[in-house]
Amino acid sequence: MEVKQGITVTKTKLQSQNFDEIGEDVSRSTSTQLSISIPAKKDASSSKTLSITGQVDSHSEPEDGSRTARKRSLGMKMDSSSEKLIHKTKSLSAHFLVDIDKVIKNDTGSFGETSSMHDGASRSHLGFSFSLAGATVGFDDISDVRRLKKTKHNDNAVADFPLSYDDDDDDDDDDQDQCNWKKIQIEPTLPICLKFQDVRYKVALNGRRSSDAEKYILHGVTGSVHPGEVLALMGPSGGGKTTLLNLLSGRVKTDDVSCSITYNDQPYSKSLKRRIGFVMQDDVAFPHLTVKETLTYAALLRLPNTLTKQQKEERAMNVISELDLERCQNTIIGGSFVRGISGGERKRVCIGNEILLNPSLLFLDEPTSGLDSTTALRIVQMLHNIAKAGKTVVTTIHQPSSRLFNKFDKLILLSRGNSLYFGKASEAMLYFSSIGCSPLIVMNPAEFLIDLANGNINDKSIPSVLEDKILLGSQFPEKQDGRPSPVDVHEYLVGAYETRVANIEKQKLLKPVMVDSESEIQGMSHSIDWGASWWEQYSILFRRGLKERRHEYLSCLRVTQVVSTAIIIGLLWWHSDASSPKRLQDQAGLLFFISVFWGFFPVFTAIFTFPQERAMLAKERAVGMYKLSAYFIARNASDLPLDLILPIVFLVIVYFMVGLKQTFSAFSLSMLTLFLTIVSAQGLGLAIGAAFMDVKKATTLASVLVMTFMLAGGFFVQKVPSFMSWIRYISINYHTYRLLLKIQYSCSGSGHGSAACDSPFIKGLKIDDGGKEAGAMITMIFGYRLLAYLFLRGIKLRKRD
Ligand SMILES: Nc1ncnc2c1ncn2[C@@H]1O[C@H](COP(=O)(O)OP(=O)(O)OP(=O)(O)O)[C@@H](O)[C@H]1O
Repeated sequence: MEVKQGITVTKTKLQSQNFDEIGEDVSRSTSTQLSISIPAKKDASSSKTLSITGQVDSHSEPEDGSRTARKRSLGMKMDSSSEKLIHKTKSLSAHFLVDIDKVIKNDTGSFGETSSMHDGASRSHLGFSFSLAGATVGFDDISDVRRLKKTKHNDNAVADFPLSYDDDDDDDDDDQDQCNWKKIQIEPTLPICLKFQDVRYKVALNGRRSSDAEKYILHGVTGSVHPGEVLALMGPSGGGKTTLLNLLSGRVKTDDVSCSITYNDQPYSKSLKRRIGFVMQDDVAFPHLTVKETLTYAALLRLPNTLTKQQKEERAMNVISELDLERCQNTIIGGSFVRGISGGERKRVCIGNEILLNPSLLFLDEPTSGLDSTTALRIVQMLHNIAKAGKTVVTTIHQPSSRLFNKFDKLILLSRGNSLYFGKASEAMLYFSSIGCSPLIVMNPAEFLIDLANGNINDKSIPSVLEDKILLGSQFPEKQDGRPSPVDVHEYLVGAYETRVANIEKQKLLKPVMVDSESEIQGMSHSIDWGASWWEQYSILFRRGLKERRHEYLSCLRVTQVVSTAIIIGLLWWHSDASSPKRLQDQAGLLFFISVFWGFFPVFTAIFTFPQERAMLAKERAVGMYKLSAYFIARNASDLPLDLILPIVFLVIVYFMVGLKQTFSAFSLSMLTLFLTIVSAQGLGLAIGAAFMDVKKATTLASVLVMTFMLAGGFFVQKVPSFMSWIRYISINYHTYRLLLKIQYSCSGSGHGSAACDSPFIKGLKIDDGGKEAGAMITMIFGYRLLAYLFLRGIKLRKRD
C-alpha cells in the first residue's frame, strides 16, 4: 500500500533574517519519509538561523551526499558553502516548521503560496495504513501538516488546507505550547548528547556476592539521544527500563568495564549531577504543602546563589505557568490520606521541580503511569516542548496510546534486558515489518511492540524462520499449538536486532559530538555557584517544616486528645493536696503519670519522622539540595514551637484544677520540666526511627524501651537490684518524676506540709535544685539527637544503591 502526498511551500520573503527565499519541497514517497530542501544564503546570519533550527536526526542522510552540510541541534554551524540541504526526516519537519513560524512573526512578508494536500479521506487512509501495514504514518505527519496550517493561519497568507482533521482545542494547546517553549528556552543550557554502548548490569541474587549468584538484568543495550529529542524506553514489566534509566542518569553505576555511557563524549562526573533532572516513578512531595509552596521552596533551595530571593520566586512562578498549574497553585499536593491536586497535576509538579533548574538532561520514570490518556498526552507533549527547548529527554513508558507513541523521537524496545529495537519511534513498525512481523488487525503500535516484546505474536504475521520452528516443533507434542513459543520469538527478535541494527548503531556512536563553543560557554556559566548557603538552607527548611507539620500539631484530634486527658486528670485529682501521706501518694501518682504521658507521647510521634520522610530525603539529597546537618537541625527546630503549644494547654488545665503548688516559680519550673521531657523523648523517638527507618521495627523497640523506662522511673519499684539500677539513669521518666517532686515538695514546711517528708515517695529524695536531673535530661536531648544524626548519615537512602 503506497501513499503519496506532497506539501509545497515556495517563495517566502524573510527580510529580517537575510534569507532570499525559503523553499520547501515536502514530498512523501513512503509512509514515513519527508524530504525538505532549504536553499540558504551564504552569510553568517543565515547560517546562524539554520544552526538553531536544523535539529536533524542523526539518522537523516543528506541526499546531496554533503555530510558537511548536516546540522545538529548541538550547535554545529552550517557549512556556508553548502547551497542546498536536503534532509529526510520527519522530526526535522516539525522543528523547522516551528522555526519558520517564529521567523515569520518577525517578518512582514507573506508565507508561501502553494499548498497541496490530499483530502481528509486520504489522511484517514494514512492513519489506517499505519495499523494495517505496520507502517508508521499518520498522526505525526498530520500534526506536521497541522503546524503548517497554523503557521499559515497566523500569517493570513494562504488558503486553508482541506483537512477533515481539525481541532480547535489542540490549536489552542499548540499556541500554549509555543508560548511555553519560548519561556523554557529563556535560560541557555549546555546541550548534552547522551550515548551508551553495550550497557550491561548485573545484580547479586539474595544479596550474595559470589559470581554464581549473579544475574544480568541488562545484556548490552546501545543507543543515543541528542538535544531536542525525546527517547522512550519501552518494554514489558521487568524488561529493564528503570534499571537502564538509573544507569543513564548516573544514579546507579555498573562495574562492567565494556559498557560505556558518555555525555558529550565525556564520562559521568559530579559536575553533571546539576545538569541532570530525574523525575521518579512515585510522586514524592510533601502532601500538606501547596503547589506554589512546593515549587518555591525547591527554587529557593536549588537555584544558584547568584539569583536573588525574588528572582528565585519568580522562576517558581514561571514554572507554574509553564506547566499550566496556576489554577491549582494554592491547593495542597495531597497524598494517600489527604485529598489534594489530581494525579496529572502532581506529576507536573514533580516535573516542575526538575525543570526549575533548567537541566540539560531530563530523565523520567513512567511519567504517565496511572493517568488517563488525555492527561498522559499532555505530559508527553510537555516533554516534547522541553526537548524542543534544547534539552535531552529520556523517559520510560509502559503502554502509550498511539497518539502518545507518535510524540517520541526515538525508541528503545527492551525485553528481558535485551534491545529489540533502537531507532526512530516512527520507523519501529517499518523495521518489524522488514523482519517479517506486522500486525494483521488494526492495532496500536505500542500494543503491537509490547506484544512482540512479550513474545506474543497472535494476530501478527510470522517470519519464515519462526514458521520453520513451528514445523520443527510439531514433532514435539507439547509445542503443537501452531505458534512459536515466546522464547523462540524473543530469540529471533534479539538476533534480528543484533544483526541488522546493533552494529550500525555502534558505528554511529563513534562519531564525535561537536559542541558549539558558544553554547558550551553559555551553558557552563549557568552551572557555577549552586544552591543556598547553610544558614539559608536551614531557614528555608525550618519554614518548610513548620508549614508542612502545622496541621499535625494543631489537628482537632490531637487537641481533643490532650485537652480531654487534661480535663479527666483535673477531675480525678480535683483540688488534691498533700496534707497527709495518703493524699500525697495520690499526688505523687499524678506527677508520675504526667512524666509518663509526656515521656511517651513524643517518642511515638517522633518515631515516624525519618521513616516517613525517607523518600523525600533520598530524592532531595540525591540532587544535593541541602546538607544533611541543615535538614536535621531545621527538622528538630521546626518541631519545637508546635510541640510546646499542647503541653502548655495541658499543664494550665491540670495544674489549676488539681491545685498543685500555687506559686509562679513552681508553675514555670513544672512547665520547664515538661519541655525538657518532651524534647528528650522526641530525641529518643528520632534516634529509634533513624536507626531502623522502618516504622514497624521502630515501634516494637520503642514500646519495650519506654516500658522499661517507666518501670525504672521510681514510682512502681523503689528497691531495684544494683545490677539493674543503672537503667533509671537513662530513663526520661525517672528524671522528670524526680524534678516534679522536687518542685512540688519541700520539707521546709512551706506549701505542702511536712507530711511530704514522711512519705515513702519522697523519703530518700534529696530536695535540692534538681540540677542533676536537669543536666541528665539536657544530655539526653543532645545525646539522642546525635545518635539519630549518626544513624541517618550511615543509612543509604537511595534504593538499589
Ligand atoms: N536489585 C535487584 N535485585 C534483583 N533483581 C533486580 C534488582 N533490580 C532489578 N531487578 C530485576 O531486574 C528486572 C528489571 O527491573 P526494572 O525495574 O528495571 O524493570 P522495569 O522494566 O522498569 O519494570 P516495570 O515496568 O515493572 O517498572 C526485573 O526482573 C527486576 O526484578
